[in-house]
Amino acid sequence: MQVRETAISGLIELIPRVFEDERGHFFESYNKTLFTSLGLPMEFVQDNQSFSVKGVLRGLHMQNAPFAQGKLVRVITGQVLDVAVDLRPDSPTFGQYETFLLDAKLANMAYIPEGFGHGFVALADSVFSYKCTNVYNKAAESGIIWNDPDLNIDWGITNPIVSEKDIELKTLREVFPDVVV
Ligand SMILES: Cc1cn([C@H]2C[C@H](O)[C@@H](COP(=O)(O)OP(=O)(O)O[C@H]3O[C@H](C)C(=O)[C@H](O)[C@H]3O)O2)c(=O)[nH]c1=O
Repeated sequence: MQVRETAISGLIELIPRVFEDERGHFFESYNKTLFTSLGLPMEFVQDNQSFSVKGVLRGLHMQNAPFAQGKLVRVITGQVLDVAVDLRPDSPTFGQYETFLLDAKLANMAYIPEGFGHGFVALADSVFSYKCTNVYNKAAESGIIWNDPDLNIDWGITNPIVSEKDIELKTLREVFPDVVV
């Protein structure tokens, strides 16, 4: 397993070793002993899976404390541009984001710590799978509108398919009025 750190503390990409042979391929998508040895001792308590047709954008979502979720995200089929935004008010990188091109053929993953806004756009019909460090709590759900002017995220797409719920998400300044952007 290769680990690629990013400019944002705690936000990393993980590239597993893929074993290929004439039948196809095999890789470990999660191994607690290995993750602990890599400094990733978190406990995952819920697995999620979604299917998105090409052009769908889900996010930016997060859950407020005490239901904040760390997420180990990957694509089972297809390809997505995954976006993680640092929304930890005390973080020196608050408002900064990283993108990850997650591709089923690469089998690459990202670990997104608690306190981050998360979203992705499907670059092909894609099955998205992720492990969470906390359970779903609807009342704790929050998020930022995908095209927030301060975040100015380059999603690589102009007219994504966005849910009615996500269209109503607030801006960064509305959600964090006391944090200097
Ligand atoms: C997240 C979640 C949703 N649901 C139900 C609630 C809705 O009736 C239905 C669809 O939920 P939603 O439209 O919020 O699904 P996504 O837009 O894929 O949300 C996810 O998208 C972004 C990318 C994330 O990182 C979050 O994990 C999550 O917010 O599933 C559940 O029953 N359990 C859950 O954990």
